[in-house]
Amino acid sequence: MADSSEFNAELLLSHKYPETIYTYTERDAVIYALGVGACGRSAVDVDELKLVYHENGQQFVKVLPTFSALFSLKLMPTGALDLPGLEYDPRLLLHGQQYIEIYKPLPSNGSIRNEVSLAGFHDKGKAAIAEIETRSYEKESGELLCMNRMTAFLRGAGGFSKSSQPFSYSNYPKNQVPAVKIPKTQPFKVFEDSTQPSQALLYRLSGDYNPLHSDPMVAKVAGFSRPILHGLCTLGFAVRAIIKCICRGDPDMVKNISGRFLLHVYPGEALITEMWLDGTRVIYQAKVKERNRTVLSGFVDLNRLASSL
Ligand SMILES: CCC/C=C/C(=O)SCCNC(=O)CCNC(=O)[C@H](O)C(C)(C)COP(=O)([O-])OP(=O)([O-])OC[C@H]1O[C@@H](n2cnc3c(N)ncnc32)[C@H](O)[C@@H]1OP(=O)([O-])[O-]
Repeated sequence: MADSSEFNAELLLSHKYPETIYTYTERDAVIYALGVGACGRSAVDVDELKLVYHENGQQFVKVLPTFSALFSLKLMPTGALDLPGLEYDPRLLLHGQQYIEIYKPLPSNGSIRNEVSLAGFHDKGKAAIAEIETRSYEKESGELLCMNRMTAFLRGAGGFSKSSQPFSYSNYPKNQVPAVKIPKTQPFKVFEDSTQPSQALLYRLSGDYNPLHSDPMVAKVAGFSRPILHGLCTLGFAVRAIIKCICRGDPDMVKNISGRFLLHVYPGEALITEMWLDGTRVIYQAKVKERNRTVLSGFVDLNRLASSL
């Protein structure tokens, strides 16, 4: 547990993150899609082939909305987050949540300018929670493309509050990301998918080289029997399942995505995504089949429903 003398709120809240530029090509979008399992069950799946191949050329490939979470990767080149004013062990950092708003379908290639800020910071006793918000603009047009808010769960870094009220700072409305309640009814759709033993080794080629996902020794220090899957890879699998089952394969129907990582996933485990429809909101949870444990839950808001549903 952190000591209150190790925490400097003023330093942390006044910290300015540098703007970053993320440039990608169709090849990056395709490697990402393969990394989250596109065409993993069938190489001729028409819903998913468009994410990795197009008969008229690669510039027509469709890009998954979760690809946007990569735009801020330069912030954490080795998995550590710059949080001046707080002492923490980056080896104990876990991805807690991801919230994404998509304002415009992602182009198949682009140069993206990212504005990054601290959107929240909380003392949870055994852990600290940092929320980093990235607003991403197309460099050429200046148009706002999407917003990602990433929550990092910093194990062992909480308990620093100087008063009896735990320190909590947030600059966005609480009701923007409501907690999901999983319905007690049967799911509207269920989709089962296998991750490969090499899944994290493939996914890391999209730019997240944190050794927690590839190095057995680093994984042990972090408390796992072997390297674990990137949280964003699990989220990519679940959102792809929703796009397949509910959006009839059209990734442009997705407006907002919210996911909370509840438990780690080991590469090679099977993921079962259960989905419920509530208007244009899809409530979902993903379970690891082998351990029958829920590993992720959240919601996806759609622009509209597919006419054939
Ligand atoms: C970041 C980029 C680097 C990427 C790394 C990866 O991909 S790592 C791989 C991907 N990631 C993973 O594999 C991580 C998988 N997840 C886990 O292992 C666990 O859920 C945990 C260790 C994050 C928290 O478990 P626990 O038993 O220690 O927690 P608890 O139930 O006792 O609650 C304590 C407080 O924290 C709150 N809170 C709880 N959970 C979350 C959350 N997810 N998110 C946010 N907040 C959360 C909860 O509401 C409560 O606050 P309240 O209500 O008192 O104000």
